[in-house]
Amino acid sequence: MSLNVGVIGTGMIGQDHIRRLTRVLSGVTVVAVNDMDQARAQAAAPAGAKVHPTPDALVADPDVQAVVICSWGPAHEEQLLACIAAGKPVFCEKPMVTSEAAALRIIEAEVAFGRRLVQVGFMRRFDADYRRLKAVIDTGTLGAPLMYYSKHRNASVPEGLYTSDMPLNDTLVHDADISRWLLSDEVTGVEVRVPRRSSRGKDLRDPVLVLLHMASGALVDVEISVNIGYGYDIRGEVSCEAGVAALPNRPAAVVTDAHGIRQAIPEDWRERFIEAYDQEFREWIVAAGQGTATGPSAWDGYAATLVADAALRAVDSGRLEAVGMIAKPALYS
Ligand SMILES: NC(=O)c1ccc[n+]([C@@H]2O[C@H](COP(=O)([O-])OP(=O)(O)OC[C@H]3O[C@@H](n4cnc5c(N)ncnc54)[C@H](O)[C@@H]3O)[C@@H](O)[C@H]2O)c1
Ligand SMILES: O[C@H]1[C@H](O)[C@@H](O)[C@H](O)[C@@H](O)[C@H]1O
Repeated sequence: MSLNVGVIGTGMIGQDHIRRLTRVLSGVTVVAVNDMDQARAQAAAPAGAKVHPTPDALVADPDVQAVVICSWGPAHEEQLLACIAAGKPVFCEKPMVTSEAAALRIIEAEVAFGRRLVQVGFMRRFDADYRRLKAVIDTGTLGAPLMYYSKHRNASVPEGLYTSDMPLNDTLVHDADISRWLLSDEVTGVEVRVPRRSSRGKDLRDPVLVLLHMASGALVDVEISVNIGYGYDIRGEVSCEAGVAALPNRPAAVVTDAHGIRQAIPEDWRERFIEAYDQEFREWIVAAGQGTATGPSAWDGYAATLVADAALRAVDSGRLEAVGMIAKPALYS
């Protein structure tokens, strides 16, 4: 039995996910697509897939059993609510939504439905290196985690589409989520410092330094650089009471020539996290086939949204901004 999926948003990551759903993974068929750019949707549609004029038409299509949302963040809420109303499992790219109020509406709808339907695209949780790092921390042999250093460097971001708030409400959400997951902790406060601006950053506030205060007292130090030029460079190191655990350097062929001895680094997220995205969808296909979701939930999407909101307040105020969460509904425990 193959899971019939509809994809909303056929831009960069929509096309990459359609490629993995049609050419890499089994047990799944892309039967429908939609994009507000109809020509782009037509071009991205796999042979035999329908091209729907609106996201609502795609969600309502009886042939679509589960939905993948790859549109822009501000469009996610309406599309997620339509999927929940239709009782269809939905994979939604990050950020789940772009405001606390919207996140609460998703949680309320899913809790009223009574079963998890929403999975958020925090693919780092499916990356083998991050999973090994978490396994080491969870054994407790290094003692309690005290500090986590998260370096999140993009070679570049799409000019015009990636706007000045996005280092804090689009990019930082990955670091917020992975910190909560790695340390099994919650963020209670956020500080932001803006160093000398990179001349490569154009009109963006780039780089930024973010300090996440965790409920346990641990501190997370995040560097966000979105125009670093040389590659997509993701690092993580957890400093514990009795030792340090870090992500390894990515294995790559060692090239020796007249310029020296070196290893290539990934160009962008597609290359660095290719196996993580594959695994994320492997696990989603199984869960969606059973009418539900797995991994990062709407609750995790809500938590990351709160961090983004607090970071945007903190960059203006220059102060520590508190993060306050509602009581966790039983659906997410
Ligand atoms: N997990 C990751 O590592 C990762 C990587 C890249 C992008 N993303 C996320 O995926 C989403 C898409 O990013 P992208 O880089 O592919 O952007 P993109 O601009 O390349 O593509 C987005 C597409 O969605 C379409 N779209 C936007 N609003 C729509 C709407 N209301 N209805 C139908 N179509 C709509 C646009 O026309 C465009 O084709 C964003 O939320 C982004 O943050 C996640
Ligand atoms: O949408 C992308 C994606 O989420 C990447 O994983 C992140 O590194 C980028 O900063 C962001 O713009």
